[in-house]
Parts: sequence; C-alpha cells; structure tokens
Amino acid sequence: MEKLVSPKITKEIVERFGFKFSKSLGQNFLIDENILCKIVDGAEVSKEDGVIEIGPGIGTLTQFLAERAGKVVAVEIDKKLIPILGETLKDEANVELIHQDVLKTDLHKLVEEKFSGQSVKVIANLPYYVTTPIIMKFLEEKVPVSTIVVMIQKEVADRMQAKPGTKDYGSLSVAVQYYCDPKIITKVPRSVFIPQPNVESTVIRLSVLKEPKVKVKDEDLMFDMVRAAFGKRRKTLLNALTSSGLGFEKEDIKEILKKSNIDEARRGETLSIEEFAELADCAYPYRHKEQKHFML
Ligand SMILES: C[S@@+](CC[C@H](N)C(=O)[O-])C[C@H]1O[C@@H](n2cnc3c(N)ncnc32)[C@H](O)[C@@H]1O
Repeated sequence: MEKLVSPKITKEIVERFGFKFSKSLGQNFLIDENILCKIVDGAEVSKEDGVIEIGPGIGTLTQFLAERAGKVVAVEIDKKLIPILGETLKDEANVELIHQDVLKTDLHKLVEEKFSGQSVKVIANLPYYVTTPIIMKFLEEKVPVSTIVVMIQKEVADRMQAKPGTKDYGSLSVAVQYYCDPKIITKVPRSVFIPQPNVESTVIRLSVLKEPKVKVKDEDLMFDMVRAAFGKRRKTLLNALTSSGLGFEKEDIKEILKKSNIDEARRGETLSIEEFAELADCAYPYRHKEQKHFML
C-alpha cells in the first residue's frame, strides 16, 4: 500500500469509500509527512516498543508507527472506518485493530493481553472533544505506559505544561505534572489536516514518571483540594477552600494552612505540586475526623 499521507490519496480514499467526516468524533486527518515524522521521532519509537494508537482514522499515522514499532494496537470507535482500515493496513502484519471506544476499554487488560512485558507507548492524533478524559484515563488508572505523545489542542497543551503563577496553570497542570514530565514537541498549523480544525494544535510528549512526583497520603483528597483552590481563582486560598464544599470548617482550613506553612491570603494558582501535597497531608486528619463523625 502506498503512503496515505498526502491530500490527494486521503481524498481519493475518502471519496471511494463514501466516507463522511464526523465533527462530533473529532475527525481531522493528517496529510503532512513532516508532522508525522515529528510525532514518531518525538516518541523515539523503536522495534522494542509496543504502541497503542487511539483513533487511527484511515491509518495514516498507523502506517508510520507500523514501520518503526514492534507492534501497534489501534483502537477506533467509528465502524465506518473499519473496512477502510482493513484495506489501508492490510500489508501491516504488526498492526492489530480494535473497534471500540477507548474510554470504555479496559486498558490494563489490553496492555497485558497484547504487549506482555513489552515497553508500551501511547501515540495518537487525539480527537479533541475527549483529549483530557483519554489522557487522564491512562494516568489515573496507572496504565503501565512509559510515554504518551499526542497531538492535541494548543491551549490544552499549554495548560498541561504550565508552571505555578502563570495564567495557564490550573488543576490540569497539577494533575498531568503529578504523573508526568510534559514537553512540547512542536506547534502544528491547521493546514496539515483534512478537514481543517477550528483550533491550533500542538504535539506534546508526556514522559510518565515511575512514581508520582510527590508522595501524598490521600490522592483523592489532594485533587479535591486542587479543584477547590482553582475553582475560585480570584479568591484567597482560605476563602476558596472554605466555600468549596470540601466539608471543612473555616477554622479547620485556617489551622491546615498554618500547619502547611502556606499563607492563607495566597491564591491557588501560586501553589506548587509539593505545596498541594503538603496541604492535603495536613488536611488528612481533619477529613478523617469528618468521616469518623459521619459514620457514627
Ligand atoms: C483527529 S482524528 C485522527 C485520525 C488519524 N489518526 C490521523 O492522524 O489522520 C481522531 C480519530 O479518533 C477517533 N475517535 C474519536 N473518539 C474516539 C474514541 N472515544 N475511541 C477511539 N477512537 C475515537 C475518530 O473516529 C478519528 O478516527
């Protein structure tokens, strides 16, 4: 099969199969070889690697991955693309196609069954309507993958790698940087897709850390506090945490902040991940107290 990555071949395949692009499934297909190379190079794919691709489309990126990786498992939700992929990937012996919604997939089972013992990377041009849920599913479920290299909306990539005190820093930055070391690989113009999306794109690499960046007694409590702190961005931490539904009394929050050595007048957007972990660890006995109380 010739390389799919050109506007002419992509259009020819789409027309021959009578395929209609679905906006709601985030279908914007890549037509630029240079960008494909940057994605694959950015992930440093080798024959030692297994790759999970989410949303192969007509198989453009999949072909490149098949050439470089040991094995590729591509998960595609749209049944109209399955016969197309059957043709475009028929010569790729190391590609397995799964017709499924990645958000409903048991990813631990997939890794175990398809890549026993192999190092696994996630590489994809993601559907933008579900970028964050897909990435967070891999991270929160602690699916054993070493690297995630994905094309996503530029603003989302900026938020993922933002540092404290910047306008883009928020709960997504803390969540991603708790699990990963993010690095932007390249910005991508709209012109490299058919059809062109309404937004700018970025390829980002998330190198998954062996252990989360900080140790914390209760991850859920930390992320509840992170969401509360960023939920009311213009409020001080004391006010944001008090009015957030976390269930702590104002006096408790004051004590927790004091024990964490964090000034109650600061705003959530200035706190590092280490400070959020300290805050959650100091709050831990208080939530524990609340729960005990409730059980009685
Ligand atoms: C941006 S396109 C990328 C297509 C192709 N990889 C490329 O680069 O040309 C996103 C792809 O993800 C698929 N998709 C959307 N939602 C999905 C989901 N929940 N699970 C699996 N695939 C999904 C779409 O059908 C589409 O093929």
